Amino acid sequence: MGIDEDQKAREAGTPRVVPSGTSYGSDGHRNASFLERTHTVKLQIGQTDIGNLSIIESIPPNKRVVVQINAVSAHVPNFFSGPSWTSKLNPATWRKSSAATPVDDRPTMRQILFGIQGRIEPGEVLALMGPSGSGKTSLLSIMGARAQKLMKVSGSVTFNGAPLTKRLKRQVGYVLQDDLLYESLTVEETLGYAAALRLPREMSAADKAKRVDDVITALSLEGCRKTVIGGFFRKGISGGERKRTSVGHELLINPSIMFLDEPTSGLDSTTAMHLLQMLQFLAKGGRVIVTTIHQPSSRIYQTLDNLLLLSQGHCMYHGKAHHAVDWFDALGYTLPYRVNAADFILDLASADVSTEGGRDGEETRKYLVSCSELFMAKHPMEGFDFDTDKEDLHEIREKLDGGSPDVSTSSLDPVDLNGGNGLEKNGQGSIKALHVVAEEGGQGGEDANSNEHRWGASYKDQLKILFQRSIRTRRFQNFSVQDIAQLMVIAVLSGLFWLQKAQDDTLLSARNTIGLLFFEIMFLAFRMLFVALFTFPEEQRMMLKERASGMYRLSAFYFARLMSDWPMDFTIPTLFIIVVYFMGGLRYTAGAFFANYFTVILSMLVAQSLGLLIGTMVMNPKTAQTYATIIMLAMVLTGGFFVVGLADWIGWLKYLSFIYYALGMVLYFEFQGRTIYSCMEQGTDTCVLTNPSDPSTSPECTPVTNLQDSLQLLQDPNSQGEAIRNGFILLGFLIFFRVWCYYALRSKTAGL
Ligand SMILES: Nc1ncnc2c1ncn2[C@@H]1O[C@H](COP(=O)(O)OP(=O)(O)OP(=O)(O)O)[C@@H](O)[C@H]1O
Repeated sequence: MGIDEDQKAREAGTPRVVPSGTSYGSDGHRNASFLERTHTVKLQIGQTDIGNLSIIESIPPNKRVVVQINAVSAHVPNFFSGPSWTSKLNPATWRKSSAATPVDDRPTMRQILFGIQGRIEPGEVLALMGPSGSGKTSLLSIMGARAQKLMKVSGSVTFNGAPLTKRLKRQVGYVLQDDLLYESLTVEETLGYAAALRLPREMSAADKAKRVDDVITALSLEGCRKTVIGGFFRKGISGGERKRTSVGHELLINPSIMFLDEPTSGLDSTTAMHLLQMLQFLAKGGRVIVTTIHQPSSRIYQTLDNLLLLSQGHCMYHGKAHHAVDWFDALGYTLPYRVNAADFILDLASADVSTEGGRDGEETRKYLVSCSELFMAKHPMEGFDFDTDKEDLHEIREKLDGGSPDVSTSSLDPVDLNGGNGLEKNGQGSIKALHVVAEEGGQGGEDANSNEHRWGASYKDQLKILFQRSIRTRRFQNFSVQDIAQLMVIAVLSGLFWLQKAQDDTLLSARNTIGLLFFEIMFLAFRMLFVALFTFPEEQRMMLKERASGMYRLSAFYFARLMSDWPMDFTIPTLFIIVVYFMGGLRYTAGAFFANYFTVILSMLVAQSLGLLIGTMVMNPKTAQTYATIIMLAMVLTGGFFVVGLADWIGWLKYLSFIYYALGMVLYFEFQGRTIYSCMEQGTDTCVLTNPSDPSTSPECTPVTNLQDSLQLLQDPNSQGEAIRNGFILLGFLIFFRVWCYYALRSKTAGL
């Protein structure tokens, strides 16, 4: 490249391409005297370093897909669209309230996408660009049929002319912005489990392993294949490796369509460049690739094929990426010298570019959106191509400003140009219509033969794989030394506090024993409930992502998750129960011990189910914690230890407390058939035993005739009938909470 060419490239906002053998001095000028001493600089632009990617097969012609976006608009609820009283919390309405006008005139829905359209052919990469909040992620999620339920969408996205069916959705790769991966799994395990679940069941295990190897090699992940993904507390692979693992996760199924949300965020420009080159190469294999991209470097910008530039939900440009500068230039907005083209068009979209003595930034933005919408009206699906469409630009300018780019367009409202749809104010009726359009569009639909090999792995294999993975994912959590130490310290401390106190057959000792039994149940229940509460929302996000890719049945995930809890959740509590039981001196018979053990474990499982249920229904961990604390405290307080003699109007709450039933059971196992002695001296109920092993020989002690009354218990510790009833009710609680939890999960993933 000569100096003239270099100058041109700079004007076009592109980086300098320095051919091999050419060197530049620090002042940027060719300097022959440095030829021998300096290294040769070579930047790869538009040239894909495919490396090992050639291992990944191309998409056969019959599986190639054309994606079409047909006038997609979207609305989301406003923050203040809750119950009417919440509008009082809105500072914007305070003045009105003081003026005794309690009407909140804010629209309940806000439009975030305005009639976006376009078409992407196999072999193309479409980049969705735009400033923050312009609607890139929303548009991508609508294209991938992953839009949030509360988003009301109209228009449609078609795949080879048909809506996205569940079956096709399983052939779509979707890489989320925040790389949802299990932190405790290694790269190899992550891809291995995904392959086992996603690849067709007809494929042999060896072939699946080979596919994993291929993907690892293709994405240059060999160096970290045995490294854990890591997270906030445990350092693992780097950001770039994490991103590549996420791409690999999708690449395993060799998808015909890939959607990627901000794949370059957090990456340095070189790594980001390689990732984009990789996507380019994958597209060339017959795929459609749609990626959002926030702030591309000039090198990355050069690699993009097609660009859809969004500005506040409107399309500002759609067409060849390398023609975008020409488009804006022809409309009167020339790329300034030494400015990166990507920065410039983002500035235009952000209303940051004004013309001297003409339009301000916002007027410029509206003007350009209007130009784009006029172009789209004429070419509904095709993007702009300078070579064939440049004449249209004159027409557009004629129409909008009579050929002068400096005529103010402040009166132009792009929303009006788009036709509007009545939702700007409060169009509940229209929202309903949008729902129907979205459903008719088939994004949640299912094709007739969908059950035939709908899932990669068989149900039995899904259970097995998910069970193994679930155990692996928590290998650092559940058996951590800290966790065991914490439980053992508490067990030994409580053992010391109640040291052999339960051995004496006196009323005082019985009171202490009730305290010990209550503590044993309550501590483990609290612990299990809060562990379940905090771990599940994390799993749920992962499950939503994986279910959206059609990796497994919900029931397989659910049962595998529950089964995988058992070995880990029983071991440490078992140690706890053993220590507390024998240090506290509870009844030394095998029957009493195992009855106590199973009752405590059962109550612990009920608490865990309650935690899972709250965690499922309330995704926000802080809110879930608040609910869980209130519910657990209500159960503990009505459980029969702290408060007795509750008034009837509130006393019935004890029947909802699983602790009430569990305590009733362990008291029965501890005291049934035992004679407890009371002191005859007035004003005290304690005895001084002359012979502790046989209280009956102490003359001042007498057997208690009614233990329930003496100990002020809510249930009779000698009633076998009550104990059996309690056991059934606890089991009922367990089943009820687990079934409810399953249906809560199902409703969360409905339509996926
Ligand atoms: N569920 C939602 N509830 C309310 N507003 C929403 C919701 N989803 C998206 N929005 C709004 O829609 C607009 C577009 O959001 P979106 O995340 O699509 O933007 P983006 O271009 O991807 O931004 P970024 O680059 O910052 O990720 C934003 O104003 C956002 O606040």
